[in-house]
Amino acid sequence: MGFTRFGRPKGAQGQSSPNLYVANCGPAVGLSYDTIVSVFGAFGEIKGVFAADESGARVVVCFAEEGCAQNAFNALNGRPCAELGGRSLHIRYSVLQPTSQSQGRVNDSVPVSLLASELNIPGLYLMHDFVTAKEEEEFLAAVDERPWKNLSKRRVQHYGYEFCYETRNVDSRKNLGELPAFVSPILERIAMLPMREDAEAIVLDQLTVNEYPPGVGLSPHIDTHSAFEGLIFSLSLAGPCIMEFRRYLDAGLTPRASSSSDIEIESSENNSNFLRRAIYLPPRSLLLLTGEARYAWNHYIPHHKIDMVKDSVIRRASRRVSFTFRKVRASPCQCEFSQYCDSRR
Ligand SMILES: O=C(O)CCC(=O)C(=O)O
Ligand SMILES: [Fe+2]
Repeated sequence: MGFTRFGRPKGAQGQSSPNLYVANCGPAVGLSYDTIVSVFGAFGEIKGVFAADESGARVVVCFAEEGCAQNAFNALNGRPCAELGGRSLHIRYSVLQPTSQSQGRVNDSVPVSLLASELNIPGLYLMHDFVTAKEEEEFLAAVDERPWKNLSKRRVQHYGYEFCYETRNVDSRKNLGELPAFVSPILERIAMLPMREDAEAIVLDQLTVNEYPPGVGLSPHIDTHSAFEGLIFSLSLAGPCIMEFRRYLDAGLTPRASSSSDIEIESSENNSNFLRRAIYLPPRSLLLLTGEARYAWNHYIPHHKIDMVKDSVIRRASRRVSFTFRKVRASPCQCEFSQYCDSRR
């Protein structure tokens, strides 16, 4: 997880601030983030609770207002707290670190963009407010009336074709029927988008509905080339998330020379290099992956309950439901990214 950009205060007491550095507090000493939010939340609106470091026993609690932080400080500092099993907290006011981390970047995380155009990933598009709040409510009610299938951390529904998570593919001979009528307004709006691919590809016939509880993410993957055609649409509903993208750089592949500041090459545990980008997906937005974004970049959702987007703290307080629309492929994939293409193996 990423750490807060609010540092440990240097002075004896530190000056007052809406952010409290709290020691003897965190998952390593048996206090969940939800418990911390509920104890500190009694003093006022909390903008976020962050790990202060890797110990799991020090957090930073950010209040919306300084007065609330002062009240929490006076009530909780150095006294055994019944709601925390008699534990005494050591609290100080915390300060914003004057480092590059204040650019919306938190140690292990990348800056999060609000616009697809900022990511410099060819074939990635994000359309805000693709559906209205009323439609969103109707779509959620429609899926909640239907049976969910439980996976280990999230629930899913499949329409058109079942998606098999073991093979990461579909059985194209087993059609489950038309997509449900309640998604027709979405399909009609998608059909009106100006697309460069041929019109055939836009007849979407597979829908996966994912329901992620707060903080649950999705592992990095490229949707199997042989399973689906080149356009993948994902509509976000109910709650927001961050979606990250990685493009692994194999020996012969160097990043396109755009502005050098834009190219950030990171190293994974096994020393392979990759480019990494992140985008904020608000509820009611529609993400489109096509071309390089669809065929060559892994996409995933980090398992975070709290994200920094620009200078704001975003809590994933509610579930996120996504509708992913795809077209099942009838013939082998012929993309230009053969190193990622299972149709070529
Ligand atoms: O939840 C999403 O928006 C993405 C889901 C996804 O990537 C998938 O089902 O392959
Ligand atoms: Fe996917």
